[in-house]
Amino acid sequence: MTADTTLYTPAEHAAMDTALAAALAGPRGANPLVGAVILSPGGEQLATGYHRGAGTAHAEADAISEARKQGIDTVGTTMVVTLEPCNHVGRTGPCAQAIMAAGISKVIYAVDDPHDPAAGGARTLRSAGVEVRSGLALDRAFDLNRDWFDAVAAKRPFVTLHIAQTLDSRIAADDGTSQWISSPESLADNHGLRGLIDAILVGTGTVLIDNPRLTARDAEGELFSRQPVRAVMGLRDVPEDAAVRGADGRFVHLPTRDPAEALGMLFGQGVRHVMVEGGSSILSTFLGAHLVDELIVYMAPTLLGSGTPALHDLGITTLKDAQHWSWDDAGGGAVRMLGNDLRLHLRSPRGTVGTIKNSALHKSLVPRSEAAEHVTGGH
Ligand SMILES: NC(=O)C1=CN([C@@H]2O[C@H](COP(=O)(O)OP(=O)(O)OC[C@H]3O[C@@H](n4cnc5c(N)ncnc54)[C@H](OP(=O)(O)O)[C@@H]3O)[C@@H](O)[C@H]2O)C=CC1
Ligand SMILES: Nc1c(N[C@@H]2O[C@H](COP(=O)(O)O)[C@@H](O)[C@H]2O)[nH]c(=O)[nH]c1=O
Repeated sequence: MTADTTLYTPAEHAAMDTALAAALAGPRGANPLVGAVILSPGGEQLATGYHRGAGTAHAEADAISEARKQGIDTVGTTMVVTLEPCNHVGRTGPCAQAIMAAGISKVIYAVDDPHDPAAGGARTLRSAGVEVRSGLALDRAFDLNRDWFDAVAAKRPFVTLHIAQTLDSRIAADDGTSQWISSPESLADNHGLRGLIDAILVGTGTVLIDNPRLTARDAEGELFSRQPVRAVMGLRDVPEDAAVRGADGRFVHLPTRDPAEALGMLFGQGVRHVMVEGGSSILSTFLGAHLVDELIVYMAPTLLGSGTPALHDLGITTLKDAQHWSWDDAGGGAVRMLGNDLRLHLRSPRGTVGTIKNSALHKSLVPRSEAAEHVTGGH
C-alpha cells in the first residue's frame, strides 16, 4: 500500500526529491540517512539539511540552522523530511521540539521512524497544532535506508565490511605479510571510519598473525578522541600481551564462531555500528550469513598471484545463488580514487523495495491511509 501522492503539491514532491538527494551525502551507520527541506508557503525551497552521522545534528535541525544562518524566517513554513522527526533526547535534541520552536506549521515526512525511543515525533507535533502528513515517496525513503531498517528490526548493529585487497583479491601474501596493501590515502580513510563506528571486529587469526592495534589514528599516529570497541571473534584465547587489548578497557573477546551471536553480544553492549575488518575467514562467515549491510573495498593496483584470498567459501555452488551487490552513492559515492587505490562502496543484496514490499517490516511503516493516519498513524 502506498499513500496517495496526489495529496501533495508539485513543490512538496520536488522538495522531497531534494531531501532524498541531500540525505545521500551522509554516511551509513548507526543512524539512518535523512534529508530535510524547508519550504516557503509559496513553495520555494528555502534551506536544505542532512544528517552527517551519529552524534551530529539531525537533518531537520541542520535545515533549521541553515535557514538561521541565511537569516530566513521559518515561521509558517513547511518541513519536508525523509524520516519521521524524532521525539527523543539522544545525543542531539528532539527534532519535534526544534520544529515547533522554529514556528514551522506543517511537516511532511516519508516514512515512520521504527526505533521505539525515537518514535512519537508526529504525535507530539500534531498535539502542538502542527499539520503532519506522511507517506510521500515512502518507497524511495524506505529503500534509502532498507539495510538500516533491517538492522533495527533484527536488533543487531549495522554492519560495514572492510576489505583492503590487491587487484587479484588477495588480503595478504603467502608469508602472511599485508602491511600495507593500501595506499596512505586509503589507510587514512579507513582510520576515519574507525573513528566513526562503535566497534571494530577481527578474527583470532588476524590477531595472531598481525598483532594489530585496531585504534583510530591520524597520519602521525595520534589517537582520535573517539575510539571504537576492539572486538576479537573466535574460540582461541587472545594472548595477554596482544596489542589489541590496549589499556583503555575497550577490548572485548567474543568466544564464538557464530557471526549472529557475535553481533548479539556487541548489540547487548550498546554497539550500533560495527566494522568487520577481517581476515578472510571472518569476512567470509559474515558475508555467507548475509549479515553485511555495507561493503567498502579498497583495491590496490597490485598483483600477488598467490597468498590469502579476500574470501573463500560463501556457500555458493551455482551462479544463480551468487550475491548481487549494488553500487552505493551514499557517503561520497560508489567509486572513488584514494591515492593509487580504488575505493568501492556497495550495498547489501538482501532485497530492494520490489522484493521486500510485502514484508512485515515494510507494512508496519506504511501509513494505513492518509485519513486514518491523521487520527492514529505516525506513532
Ligand atoms: N588486507 C586486509 O584488509 C586484512 C588482511 N588480513 C590478513 O588476513 C590474514 C588472516 O586471515 P585468517 O587467517 O582467515 O584470520 P581471521 O582473522 O579471519 O581469523 C580466523 C579465525 O577466526 C576464528 N573464527 C571465528 N569465527 C569463525 C568462523 N565462522 N569461521 C572460521 N573461523 C572463525 C577461528 O579461530 P578460533 O579457532 O579461535 O575459533 C579462525 O581460525 C592475515 O594474514 C592478515 O594479515 C586481516 C585483516 C584485514
Ligand atoms: N593490510 C591492510 C589492513 N589490515 C588491517 O589493519 C590491521 C592493522 O591495524 P593497526 O594495527 O591498527 O594498524 C590489520 O590487522 C588488518 O585488520 N587494512 C587496510 O586498510 N589496508 C591494508 O593494507
